[in-house]
Amino acid sequence: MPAIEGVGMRETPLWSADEVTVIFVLGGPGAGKGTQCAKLVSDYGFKHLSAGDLLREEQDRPGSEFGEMIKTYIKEGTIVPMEVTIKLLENAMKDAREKDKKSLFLIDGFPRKLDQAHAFEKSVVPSKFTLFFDCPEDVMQERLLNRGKTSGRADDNLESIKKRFRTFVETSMPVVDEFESQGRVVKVSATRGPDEVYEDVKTNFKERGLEPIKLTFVQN
Ligand SMILES: Nc1ncnc2c1ncn2[C@@H]1O[C@H](COP(=O)(O)OP(=O)(O)O)[C@@H](O)[C@H]1O
Ligand SMILES: O=c1ccn([C@@H]2O[C@H](COP(=O)(O)OP(=O)(O)O)[C@@H](O)[C@H]2O)c(=O)[nH]1
Ligand SMILES: [Mg+2]
Repeated sequence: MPAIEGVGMRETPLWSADEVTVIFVLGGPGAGKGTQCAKLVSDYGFKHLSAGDLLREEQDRPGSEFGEMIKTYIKEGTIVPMEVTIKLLENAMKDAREKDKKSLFLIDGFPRKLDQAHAFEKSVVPSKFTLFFDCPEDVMQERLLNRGKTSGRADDNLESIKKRFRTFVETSMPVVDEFESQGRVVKVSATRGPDEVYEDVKTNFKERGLEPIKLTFVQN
Protein backbone atom coordinates (compact mmCIF):
# COMPACT_ATOMS: atom_id res chain seq x y z
CA MET A 1 0.00 0.00 0.00
CA PRO A 2 1.44 3.39 -0.93
CA ALA A 3 2.63 5.60 1.88
CA ILE A 4 -0.30 7.35 3.46
CA GLU A 5 -0.62 10.89 2.29
CA GLY A 6 -3.37 13.40 2.35
CA VAL A 7 -5.53 11.73 4.98
CA GLY A 8 -7.29 14.38 6.95
CA MET A 9 -5.50 17.04 4.94
CA ARG A 10 -8.16 17.56 2.28
CA GLU A 11 -10.01 20.86 2.53
CA THR A 12 -13.23 19.26 1.25
CA PRO A 13 -14.36 15.62 1.53
CA LEU A 14 -13.74 13.25 -1.37
CA TRP A 15 -17.51 12.67 -1.62
CA SER A 16 -20.56 14.66 -0.51
CA ALA A 17 -23.26 13.06 1.62
CA ASP A 18 -25.48 13.18 -1.49
CA GLU A 19 -23.08 11.01 -3.47
CA VAL A 20 -22.22 8.50 -0.77
CA THR A 21 -24.26 7.42 2.26
CA VAL A 22 -22.23 6.25 5.23
CA ILE A 23 -23.71 4.88 8.43
CA PHE A 24 -21.16 4.27 11.18
CA VAL A 25 -21.92 1.15 13.25
CA LEU A 26 -20.51 1.49 16.77
CA GLY A 27 -20.81 -0.33 20.06
CA GLY A 28 -18.52 -2.16 22.44
CA PRO A 29 -16.57 -5.29 21.53
CA GLY A 30 -19.11 -8.08 21.34
CA ALA A 31 -22.15 -5.79 21.17
CA GLY A 32 -23.23 -7.49 17.94
CA LYS A 33 -22.10 -4.98 15.26
CA GLY A 34 -21.02 -7.60 12.74
CA THR A 35 -24.11 -9.74 13.30
CA GLN A 36 -26.49 -6.85 12.70
CA CYS A 37 -24.49 -5.58 9.70
CA ALA A 38 -24.89 -8.98 8.01
CA LYS A 39 -28.68 -8.69 8.36
CA LEU A 40 -28.67 -5.12 7.04
CA VAL A 41 -26.58 -6.09 4.03
CA SER A 42 -29.05 -8.74 2.93
CA ASP A 43 -32.17 -6.59 3.43
CA TYR A 44 -30.99 -3.10 2.48
CA GLY A 45 -28.18 -3.73 -0.01
CA PHE A 46 -25.53 -1.90 2.02
CA LYS A 47 -21.85 -2.55 1.39
CA HIS A 48 -20.45 -3.70 4.76
CA LEU A 49 -16.94 -2.51 5.58
CA SER A 50 -15.54 -3.74 8.90
CA ALA A 51 -12.54 -1.63 9.83
CA GLY A 52 -11.30 -4.50 12.03
CA ASP A 53 -11.51 -6.96 9.14
CA LEU A 54 -9.68 -4.54 6.82
CA LEU A 55 -6.95 -4.13 9.43
CA ARG A 56 -6.58 -7.89 9.89
CA GLU A 57 -6.35 -8.32 6.13
CA GLU A 58 -3.63 -5.65 5.94
CA GLN A 59 -1.86 -7.23 8.90
CA ASP A 60 -1.67 -10.53 7.01
CA ARG A 61 -0.91 -9.00 3.60
CA PRO A 62 2.53 -10.20 2.44
CA GLY A 63 4.93 -7.29 2.42
CA SER A 64 2.68 -4.95 4.41
CA GLU A 65 4.78 -2.34 6.17
CA PHE A 66 2.04 -2.02 8.81
CA GLY A 67 1.56 -5.72 9.63
CA GLU A 68 3.52 -5.87 12.87
CA MET A 69 2.15 -2.54 14.11
CA ILE A 70 -1.46 -3.60 13.47
CA LYS A 71 -0.85 -6.93 15.20
CA THR A 72 0.37 -5.17 18.35
CA TYR A 73 -2.47 -2.64 18.45
CA ILE A 74 -5.12 -5.33 18.00
CA LYS A 75 -3.63 -7.55 20.72
CA GLU A 76 -3.49 -4.54 23.06
CA GLY A 77 -7.00 -3.45 22.09
CA THR A 78 -5.78 0.02 21.24
CA ILE A 79 -6.66 2.12 18.19
CA VAL A 80 -4.44 1.90 15.11
CA PRO A 81 -3.30 5.36 13.88
CA MET A 82 -5.85 7.00 11.61
CA GLU A 83 -3.51 7.25 8.59
CA VAL A 84 -3.69 3.47 8.17
CA THR A 85 -7.34 2.83 8.94
CA ILE A 86 -8.80 5.73 6.98
CA LYS A 87 -6.71 4.86 3.92
CA LEU A 88 -7.87 1.24 4.07
CA LEU A 89 -11.50 2.37 4.33
CA GLU A 90 -11.14 4.92 1.53
CA ASN A 91 -9.54 2.36 -0.79
CA ALA A 92 -12.28 -0.19 -0.02
CA MET A 93 -15.00 2.41 -0.67
CA LYS A 94 -13.43 3.43 -3.99
CA ASP A 95 -13.25 -0.27 -4.93
CA ALA A 96 -16.91 -0.88 -4.03
CA ARG A 97 -18.04 2.19 -5.98
CA GLU A 98 -16.07 1.19 -9.07
CA LYS A 99 -16.80 -2.54 -9.01
CA ASP A 100 -20.26 -2.87 -7.46
CA LYS A 101 -21.54 0.68 -8.08
CA LYS A 102 -22.20 0.85 -4.33
CA SER A 103 -22.93 4.16 -2.65
CA LEU A 104 -24.54 2.90 0.59
CA PHE A 105 -21.95 1.90 3.20
CA LEU A 106 -22.11 0.42 6.67
CA ILE A 107 -18.76 1.22 8.28
CA ASP A 108 -18.51 -1.25 11.14
CA GLY A 109 -16.37 -0.58 14.21
CA PHE A 110 -15.10 2.84 13.08
CA PRO A 111 -14.51 5.61 14.15
CA ARG A 112 -13.24 4.52 17.54
CA LYS A 113 -11.37 7.75 18.31
CA LEU A 114 -12.47 11.40 18.00
CA ASP A 115 -9.55 12.54 15.82
CA GLN A 116 -10.36 9.74 13.36
CA ALA A 117 -14.04 10.66 13.32
CA HIS A 118 -13.15 14.27 12.46
CA ALA A 119 -10.53 13.34 9.88
CA PHE A 120 -12.80 10.85 8.09
CA GLU A 121 -15.76 13.23 7.90
CA LYS A 122 -13.51 16.06 6.75
CA SER A 123 -11.50 14.18 4.16
CA VAL A 124 -13.68 11.27 2.96
CA VAL A 125 -17.41 11.88 3.53
CA PRO A 126 -19.68 13.09 6.36
CA SER A 127 -21.73 10.25 7.90
CA LYS A 128 -25.55 10.18 7.67
CA PHE A 129 -25.77 8.95 11.28
CA THR A 130 -24.25 6.43 13.71
CA LEU A 131 -26.05 3.21 14.63
CA PHE A 132 -24.95 2.58 18.22
CA PHE A 133 -25.49 -0.82 19.88
CA ASP A 134 -25.72 -0.39 23.65
CA CYS A 135 -24.73 -3.47 25.62
CA PRO A 136 -23.49 -4.11 29.20
CA GLU A 137 -19.89 -5.31 29.56
CA ASP A 138 -20.80 -8.61 31.25
CA VAL A 139 -23.01 -9.55 28.30
CA MET A 140 -20.34 -8.54 25.78
CA GLN A 141 -17.64 -10.41 27.72
CA GLU A 142 -19.62 -13.64 27.69
CA ARG A 143 -20.29 -13.30 23.96
CA LEU A 144 -16.63 -12.60 23.17
CA LEU A 145 -15.31 -15.50 25.26
CA ASN A 146 -17.77 -17.73 23.43
CA ARG A 147 -16.76 -16.26 20.06
CA GLY A 148 -13.13 -16.81 21.02
CA LYS A 149 -13.73 -20.56 21.02
CA THR A 150 -14.03 -20.48 17.22
CA SER A 151 -12.91 -17.05 15.98
CA GLY A 152 -9.20 -17.71 16.11
CA ARG A 153 -8.76 -14.01 16.85
CA ALA A 154 -5.75 -12.91 18.91
CA ASP A 155 -7.95 -10.51 20.90
CA ASP A 156 -10.86 -12.76 21.92
CA ASN A 157 -9.22 -13.72 25.23
CA LEU A 158 -9.94 -12.30 28.66
CA GLU A 159 -6.74 -10.24 28.87
CA SER A 160 -7.31 -8.49 25.51
CA ILE A 161 -11.06 -8.19 26.13
CA LYS A 162 -10.45 -6.23 29.35
CA LYS A 163 -8.10 -3.88 27.47
CA ARG A 164 -10.63 -3.46 24.66
CA PHE A 165 -13.35 -2.53 27.16
CA ARG A 166 -11.10 0.13 28.67
CA THR A 167 -10.30 1.53 25.23
CA PHE A 168 -14.00 1.52 24.37
CA VAL A 169 -14.94 3.55 27.46
CA GLU A 170 -12.00 5.97 27.40
CA THR A 171 -11.48 6.47 23.66
CA SER A 172 -14.50 5.31 21.67
CA MET A 173 -17.48 6.41 23.76
CA PRO A 174 -16.43 10.09 23.37
CA VAL A 175 -17.12 9.65 19.65
CA VAL A 176 -20.64 8.41 20.35
CA ASP A 177 -21.19 11.21 22.88
CA GLU A 178 -20.12 13.88 20.38
CA PHE A 179 -22.32 12.48 17.61
CA GLU A 180 -25.16 12.19 20.16
CA SER A 181 -24.77 15.89 21.01
CA GLN A 182 -25.23 16.58 17.29
CA GLY A 183 -28.39 14.45 17.17
CA ARG A 184 -26.69 11.97 14.85
CA VAL A 185 -26.97 8.73 16.86
CA VAL A 186 -29.56 5.96 16.56
CA LYS A 187 -29.18 4.03 19.82
CA VAL A 188 -30.42 0.42 20.00
CA SER A 189 -30.22 -1.83 23.05
CA ALA A 190 -28.29 -4.94 22.02
CA THR A 191 -28.83 -7.23 25.00
CA ARG A 192 -31.72 -9.25 23.53
CA GLY A 193 -31.41 -11.94 20.83
CA PRO A 194 -30.13 -11.07 17.34
CA ASP A 195 -33.58 -11.08 15.74
CA GLU A 196 -35.18 -8.90 18.43
CA VAL A 197 -32.33 -6.39 18.17
CA TYR A 198 -32.72 -6.38 14.40
CA GLU A 199 -36.46 -5.60 14.68
CA ASP A 200 -35.53 -2.46 16.63
CA VAL A 201 -32.93 -1.56 13.99
CA LYS A 202 -35.50 -1.85 11.20
CA THR A 203 -38.00 0.29 13.12
CA ASN A 204 -35.38 2.99 13.60
CA PHE A 205 -34.31 2.84 9.96
CA LYS A 206 -37.91 3.21 8.81
CA GLU A 207 -38.25 6.32 10.98
CA ARG A 208 -35.17 7.67 9.18
CA GLY A 209 -36.58 6.95 5.74
CA LEU A 210 -34.55 3.81 5.07
CA GLU A 211 -36.60 0.91 3.67
CA PRO A 212 -35.52 -2.68 2.87
CA ILE A 213 -35.03 -3.45 -0.82
CA LYS A 214 -38.06 -5.13 -2.33
CA LEU A 215 -36.67 -8.00 -4.38
CA THR A 216 -38.88 -8.41 -7.44
CA PHE A 217 -38.55 -11.79 -9.10
CA VAL A 218 -39.17 -11.48 -12.82
CA GLN A 219 -40.92 -14.61 -14.17
CA ASN A 220 -39.16 -15.49 -17.44
N1 LIG B 1 -28.00 -10.32 20.08
C1 LIG B 1 -27.10 -11.30 20.34
N2 LIG B 1 -27.35 -12.21 21.31
C2 LIG B 1 -26.45 -13.19 21.59
N3 LIG B 1 -25.26 -13.35 20.94
C3 LIG B 1 -24.98 -12.45 19.96
C4 LIG B 1 -25.86 -11.40 19.61
N4 LIG B 1 -25.30 -10.68 18.59
C5 LIG B 1 -24.11 -11.28 18.33
N5 LIG B 1 -23.91 -12.34 19.13
C6 LIG B 1 -22.72 -13.22 19.19
O1 LIG B 1 -21.79 -12.50 19.98
C7 LIG B 1 -20.49 -12.51 19.35
C8 LIG B 1 -20.11 -11.09 18.94
O2 LIG B 1 -20.96 -10.71 17.88
P1 LIG B 1 -20.38 -9.77 16.73
O3 LIG B 1 -21.49 -9.49 15.77
O4 LIG B 1 -19.08 -10.31 16.21
O5 LIG B 1 -20.10 -8.43 17.59
P2 LIG B 1 -19.07 -7.23 17.35
O6 LIG B 1 -18.83 -7.13 15.86
O7 LIG B 1 -19.78 -6.03 17.92
O8 LIG B 1 -17.85 -7.62 18.13
C9 LIG B 1 -20.60 -13.46 18.17
O9 LIG B 1 -20.21 -14.77 18.59
C10 LIG B 1 -22.09 -13.45 17.84
O10 LIG B 1 -22.51 -14.68 17.28
O1 LIG C 1 -11.26 1.63 13.38
C1 LIG C 1 -10.71 0.70 13.97
C2 LIG C 1 -11.32 -0.58 14.12
C3 LIG C 1 -10.66 -1.58 14.80
N1 LIG C 1 -9.41 -1.34 15.31
C4 LIG C 1 -8.65 -2.41 16.00
O2 LIG C 1 -9.18 -3.67 15.64
C5 LIG C 1 -9.65 -4.36 16.82
C6 LIG C 1 -10.81 -5.25 16.47
O3 LIG C 1 -11.86 -4.44 15.96
P1 LIG C 1 -13.24 -5.19 15.54
O4 LIG C 1 -14.23 -4.12 15.18
O5 LIG C 1 -12.94 -6.24 14.52
O6 LIG C 1 -13.64 -5.89 16.92
P2 LIG C 1 -15.14 -6.21 17.44
O7 LIG C 1 -15.64 -4.95 18.08
O8 LIG C 1 -15.93 -6.60 16.23
O9 LIG C 1 -14.94 -7.32 18.41
C7 LIG C 1 -9.94 -3.24 17.80
O10 LIG C 1 -9.94 -3.71 19.13
C8 LIG C 1 -8.79 -2.28 17.51
O11 LIG C 1 -7.60 -2.76 18.13
C9 LIG C 1 -8.80 -0.11 15.16
O12 LIG C 1 -7.68 0.10 15.63
N2 LIG C 1 -9.46 0.87 14.49
MG1 LIG D 1 -17.12 -7.01 14.82
